[in-house]
Amino acid sequence: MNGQCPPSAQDLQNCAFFFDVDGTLAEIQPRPELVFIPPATLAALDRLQAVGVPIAVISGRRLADLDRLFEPLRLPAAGVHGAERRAADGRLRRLDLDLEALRQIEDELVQACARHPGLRLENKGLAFALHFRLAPELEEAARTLAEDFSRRHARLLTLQPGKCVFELKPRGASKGEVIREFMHEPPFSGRVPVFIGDDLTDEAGFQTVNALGGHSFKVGPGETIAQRRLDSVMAVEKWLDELVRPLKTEVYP
Ligand SMILES: O=P(O)(O)OC[C@H]1O[C@H](O[C@H]2O[C@H](CO)[C@@H](O)[C@H](O)[C@H]2O)[C@H](O)[C@@H](O)[C@@H]1O
Repeated sequence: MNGQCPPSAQDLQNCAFFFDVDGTLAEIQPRPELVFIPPATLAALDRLQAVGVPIAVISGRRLADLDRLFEPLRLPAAGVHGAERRAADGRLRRLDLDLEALRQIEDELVQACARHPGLRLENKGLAFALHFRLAPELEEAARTLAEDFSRRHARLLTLQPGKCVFELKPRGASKGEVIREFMHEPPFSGRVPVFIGDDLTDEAGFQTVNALGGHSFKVGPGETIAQRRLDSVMAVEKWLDELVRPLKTEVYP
């Protein structure tokens, strides 16, 4: 890890934590359904919540997916890059989208992807991910398809490149925006936001917490506006463990 790593155990009670999932709390896997959150990470998140430190998950995945991954925890969360959000009081809100138009786009995408065996279409209802991790030779085909769809459906969708994926996410969905929304509500409001992420979609989140005077951490290599870096998912796990360890002893007996 580069640079000093806040917050200290003493500052912890003034912070609110926002976590990305894939590539941050969970190792990247060949397929989305193989992902899991390490038990030590789940335990650390549970501990943070138990002592009253607010946490939320900010992901490109759907809320339903996140609840399965974080079981038995059911956390405040934003899914599909901010297109849907569950507040700390359980209230749900989703971007107002033309669902019929999205269904037609889905049909069109299924047909287009069928022309590229090996290209995996993940249908998230409000967004679509074209995965080429298991067929790297299809990267250009995936890019061309995603660019074409984002151009033709620019009213609804925008292109979000990721790790071995091109996503078509709803226009207006932003991790930065949902972090800002959480920060206006209890129990997050009045605290210092901390956001940890690894990918291009997380840069909007870094921008928001930087603007709010918080702490931003980028996991792994690559250009970023985050203030600090953690080298890997394992480094995140270790950092979290070190963060919550004092909670078991002097600070929170
Ligand atoms: O915002 P995140 O929580 O990081 O989610 C981003 C996307 O993650 C998933 O795809 C990525 O992870 C997969 C599992 O490790 C990997 O196989 C894939 O290549 C990655 O792109 C997920 O499938 C997407 O829906 C998320 O948007």
